Amino acid sequence: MKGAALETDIWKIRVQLTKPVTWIPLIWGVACGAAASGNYVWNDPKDIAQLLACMMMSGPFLTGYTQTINDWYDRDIDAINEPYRPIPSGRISQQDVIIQIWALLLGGLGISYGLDVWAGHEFPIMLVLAVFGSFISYIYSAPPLKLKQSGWAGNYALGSSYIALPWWAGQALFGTLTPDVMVLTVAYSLAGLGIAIVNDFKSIEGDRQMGLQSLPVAFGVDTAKWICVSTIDVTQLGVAAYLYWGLGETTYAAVLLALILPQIFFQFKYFLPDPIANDVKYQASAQPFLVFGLLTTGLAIGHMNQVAAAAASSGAL
Ligand SMILES: C/C(=C\COP(=O)(O)OP(=O)(O)O)CCC[C@H](C)CCC[C@H](C)CCCC(C)C
Repeated sequence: MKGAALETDIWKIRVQLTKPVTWIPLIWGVACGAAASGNYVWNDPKDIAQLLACMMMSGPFLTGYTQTINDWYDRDIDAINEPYRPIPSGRISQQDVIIQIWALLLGGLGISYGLDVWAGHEFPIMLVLAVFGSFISYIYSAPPLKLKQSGWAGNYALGSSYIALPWWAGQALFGTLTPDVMVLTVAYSLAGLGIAIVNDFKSIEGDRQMGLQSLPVAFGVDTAKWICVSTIDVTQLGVAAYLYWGLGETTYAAVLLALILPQIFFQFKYFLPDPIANDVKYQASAQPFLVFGLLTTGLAIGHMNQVAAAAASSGAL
């Protein structure tokens, strides 16, 4: 951080490169997927151990890999804008960064395959998801695609990787990942796109100078702020409608609706009047409601799966 004393311990620098705060959404997403499977038993030691291993794979390993590779490919820009970061400040050697990237990637892939074996999967779905996620991470940061340079593609990659991918991992580990849930979570990721746009308001000038087409740069602040809140709200309202009318999960739909209303309140209180000054205040106030909405949806799908399994087994008797 600017002005703060710079860390010199190599292990603390390594952890700093992985940005631990960014592991949290992935870890949460895995829990939502486990809930959605309908099979996760909260006090079963084996389930707990598998869940923790899956969270470890998604958070410290694969998100850690993502963040390290992102800082690696941004090292020249960071040398100008944020020279105090670990790589441009020279506090970690380039060779050590490369070793860290490979160690986290191979560690994450190794855990994913271990989970496939442990869960007795015939098809290595966890490994496939981990390879796919790592590929998205790579093209997000690395040239020639460098998705982060494009407002829509970069933010959607971010939103879907934080919402859909870890959910899929949690659900595939404990149950079956079905096409309807894949479509639902890919759609839910549009809310993640909206959340990612919120973060773009703080860096409009820098992005413009660097030629990054973030949505506030491309459309201007006023249009971008409405695109942002519309994607967040319409997506979640759509999911609530699907829970209510599509799945008949009326209680969960009502809870989700109750969690959307405070987000709209905070949009009008903080974000819409001044998205540049109030972006952090808005995220801090509204995001907890969004993430609990995600869990509510996972629980609703899990409940539906349990009811379907009970009906199937009573029909088989
Ligand atoms: C690197 C990321 C965000 C930082 O972007 P930015 O450069 O704008 O920010 P800084 O200036 O602060 O550095 C996150 C990118 C996420 C990526 C698109 C995909 C993540 C994939 C998952 C980690 C994979 C998980 C797979 C698993 C659950 C099976």
